[in-house]
Amino acid sequence: MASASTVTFVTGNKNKLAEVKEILADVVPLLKSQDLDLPELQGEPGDISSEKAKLAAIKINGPVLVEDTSLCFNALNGLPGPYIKWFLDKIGHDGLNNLLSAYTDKTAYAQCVFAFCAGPNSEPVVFDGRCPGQIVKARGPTNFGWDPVFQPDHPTLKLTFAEMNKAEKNKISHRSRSLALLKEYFIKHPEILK
Ligand SMILES: O=c1nc[nH]c2c1ncn2[C@H]1C[C@H](O)[C@@H](COP(=O)(O)OP(=O)(O)OP(=O)(O)O)O1
Ligand SMILES: [Mg+2]
Repeated sequence: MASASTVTFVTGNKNKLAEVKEILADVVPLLKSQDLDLPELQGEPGDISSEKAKLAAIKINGPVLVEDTSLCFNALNGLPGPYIKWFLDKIGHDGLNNLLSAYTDKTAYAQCVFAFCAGPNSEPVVFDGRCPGQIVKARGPTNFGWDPVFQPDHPTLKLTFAEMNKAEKNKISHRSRSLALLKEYFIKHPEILK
């Protein structure tokens, strides 16, 4: 049986792990983690995350959380989407801006899909969190992915995720929105965290 201290978040990304620990602290204070870079299927974000969770549950042989993050440009009908990791790696922040140079629409959304899988024989449940914003020239620290080129919509702040402090980012981010849905699920299914 799963318990608060046996759910393992499987990710190869330290920055994700730090944010998830902070956002989930009130619900899963003892979140375990495992640094594994799992193979990722091509396709729609929900399916990628779900398949990743199945693989992780087999490797860990227990309850797991995984997530897959996309950055979706509206002018490009959602691309690069789940392929953002490779686009960022190959063309960098300037290249991401250049992809949109032929378009006036610079809007985009960040999408985070968490998947929870209770074990090797269970079907994963997915939680889709999104944060709208726009692609801008890089501003702020460069320690986490595409944070410098994404300026989320915000009632007062005109800052990129990289320029925000962690608490501000976590209040509105794709990741915190997905985790809010996961928390609701854990509250509806208290047996999972017993
Ligand atoms: O909040 C974020 N702010 C800025 N950049 C971000 C964020 N979240 C993920 N990222 C980057 C990491 C990777 O370049 C790509 C997602 O790819 P993705 O496969 O989900 O992440 P990953 O391979 O680094 O870790 P994992 O082992 O959990 O799959 O976007
Ligand atoms: Mg990955």
